[in-house]
Amino acid sequence: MQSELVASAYGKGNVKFLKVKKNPSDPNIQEILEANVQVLLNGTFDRSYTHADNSAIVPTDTVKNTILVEAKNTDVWPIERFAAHLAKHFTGKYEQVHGLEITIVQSRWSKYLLSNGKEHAHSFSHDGPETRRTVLTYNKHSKKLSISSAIKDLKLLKSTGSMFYGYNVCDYTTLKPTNDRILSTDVDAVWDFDSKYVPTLDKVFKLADEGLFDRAYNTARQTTLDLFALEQSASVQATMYNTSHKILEQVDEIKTISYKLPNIHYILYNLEWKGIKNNTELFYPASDPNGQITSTVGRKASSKL
Ligand SMILES: O=c1[nH]c(=O)c2[nH]c(=O)[nH]c2[nH]1
Repeated sequence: MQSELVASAYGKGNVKFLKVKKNPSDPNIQEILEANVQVLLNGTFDRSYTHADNSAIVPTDTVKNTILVEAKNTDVWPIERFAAHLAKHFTGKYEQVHGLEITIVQSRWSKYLLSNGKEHAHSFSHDGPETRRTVLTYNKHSKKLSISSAIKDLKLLKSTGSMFYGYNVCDYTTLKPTNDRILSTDVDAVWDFDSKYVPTLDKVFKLADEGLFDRAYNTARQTTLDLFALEQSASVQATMYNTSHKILEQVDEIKTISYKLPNIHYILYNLEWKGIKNNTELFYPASDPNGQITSTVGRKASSKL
């Protein structure tokens, strides 16, 4: 039997840092960015797999050192800029590195208000498991660049304003239609930037300076929160589609937006055994199973007529 290497990539994951940015006019006023970075390299590394020839390998330890030194030496805000900086560094420094995939996961730390109502200059509270993410892939020969950003693990619940009825009913159906239920999910939203607007790594730096990546993130997050709260939801499907549409309307540079939304069920307790009518007031969280609803929404090609 003969075999061949079909695909490969290697690098370092879980490279973690916290960067502090000090306000030049008052170093007491600070911002922080906590990140978890993964860099996977590809290129002429086949012989390290097939012939135990390590000569081309940039050790993953070097990859880790590079991420940390560059995090110290360059601007890491927003994470999309730092991803582009690392892509430029690795593909520029090493001939054998043809391309790479960089993933950066940013924790959410927010400055909190003191009892005097003022935000403290350098004290933060952690916002829970929610993260902001980006994935950048680049190949220096084809010049192909892709960049997407995301929100993950934003936990939401609304206690009314959600319905589900009119669905297919058959001999396997036990679900009762409802015009008042709990709607809860962990938002996983990924938006892909259109390569028409982000064709090169240098353009990523320019767009970062112009605030595109923060604007896209803030718009995606705020629109997700707004529609979740404000829409009388007909279903998870309809709400996620409407949210995607609104985000595409506001940010031209986004090509597609994909949601993965678990429908985390809260089930009404039946208290009739006690003669108590439970008027959508007492529920139990069902740990499993849960609905799993996904979609990708893009822009319709405009009519040529
Ligand atoms: O919003 C919903 N979409 C579904 O597809 C579905 N299926 C289900 O049982 N409950 C729900 N809710």
